Amino acid sequence: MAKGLRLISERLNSIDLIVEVRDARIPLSSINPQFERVVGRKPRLIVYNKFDLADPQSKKPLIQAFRRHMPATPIVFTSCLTDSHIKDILKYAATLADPIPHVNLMVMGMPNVGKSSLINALRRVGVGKGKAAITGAQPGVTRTVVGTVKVLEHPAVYLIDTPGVMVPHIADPLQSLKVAVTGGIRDHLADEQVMVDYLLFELNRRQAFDYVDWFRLPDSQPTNDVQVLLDAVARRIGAFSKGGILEPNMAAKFFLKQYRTGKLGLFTLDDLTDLDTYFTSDKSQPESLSRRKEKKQLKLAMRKEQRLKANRQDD
Ligand SMILES: Nc1nc2c(ncn2[C@@H]2O[C@H](COP(=O)(O)OP(=O)(O)OP(=O)(O)O)[C@@H](O)[C@H]2O)c(=O)[nH]1
Repeated sequence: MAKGLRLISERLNSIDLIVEVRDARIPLSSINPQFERVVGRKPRLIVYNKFDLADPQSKKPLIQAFRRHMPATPIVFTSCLTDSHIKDILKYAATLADPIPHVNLMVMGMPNVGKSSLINALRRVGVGKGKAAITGAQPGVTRTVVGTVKVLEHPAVYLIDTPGVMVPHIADPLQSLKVAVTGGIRDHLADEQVMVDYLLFELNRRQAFDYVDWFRLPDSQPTNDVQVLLDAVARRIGAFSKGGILEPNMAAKFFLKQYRTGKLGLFTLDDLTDLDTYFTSDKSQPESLSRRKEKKQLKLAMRKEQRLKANRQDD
C-alpha cells in the first residue's frame, strides 16, 4: 500500500489527468480515503466501472450529487466488458490537449475495480490495439508498471499503468463486507460463508427471490438462514465431499461467483439515499493498517456479522 502510494505521488508531476476507477456496485465503499489525500488537487475523472453489474438506477443520484458537491470532477459509468462509455474518457482527456501538446493519464483505484481492464479498453477503443495490462478475477494482479502506452493519436493521449492501490484501513465492518463480496479483498482473507450470509440478507431485503427456485430451497420458500441456502446450493451443484457430506464452502464459492457475474441481479450495495450527508461529512480516516491488522479487522467484522445473524435468528 505504502509503496503503491509512494509510486503514485512520485509520478503525479508528469500526469495531466488522474482516471480514478471505482466499483459501480459500491460507489462509496470503493473510495480510498488515503488516495484522496495523495492526489490532492490534480484534475481527476472518476470512472464508475462494472456498471453492467450495478443497479442502473444508481447513476442519476450519483450524477446529481457530484454536480452539487464536486462540479469540477466529471464522472463516467463504464463497462470494460462491452467497452461502454470508454470513448467518453478519451473525449474528456482530449479536451485537455489544448494548449499542452499531449496528455498523460494515470489510472488509479482500489484492487480489482478493473484498472487493467480499463487500460486495455482505452487502448482497444482509442488506437485499436490489444492488451497492454494483465487482468485477473482476484485482487492484486496489477503489480508492475507496464510503462507508457498511447491510447489516442490525435491529440496524443498517453496512459501510464500503475500498481493497484491496496485497500486501506476500513473503519466500517459493513464496508469491509461490501468490498469483500465485490472481490476487492482476496477471498482467502475473508470468510466466504459470511459473505454469502450478507448477500442473502441483501437479496431478501430487495425481495430478489430468484435464488429460491434456482437452488430449490426447501418448501420453495426464501430463507434467512445461510446454512439452509448453502445446503440447497451444494445439493444443486453436486458439492459433496467423499463421504457424501454437503460442502458449504464450495457452495459459498459458487454462490459468490453467481453474484459477481450478475446472475443474482444488478445491485448497488451502498445506500445512495442521502448522498448530501455523505459528501459533506468528514471522510478522512486514520493511516493504513498493516496487512495483519487489516485481516484482524476483517475477522472482527465477520464475527460482528455472525452475532447480528444469531440475534436475528433469536428474534
Ligand atoms: N462485469 C465486469 N467485469 C469487469 C469489468 N472490468 C473488469 N472486470 C473484471 O474484474 C476483474 C478484475 O479486473 P482487473 O482489470 O484485473 O482489475 P484491477 O483493478 O486491475 O485489479 P488488481 O490487479 O487487483 O489491481 C476481472 O475478472 C475482469 O474481467 C466490467 O466493467 N464489468
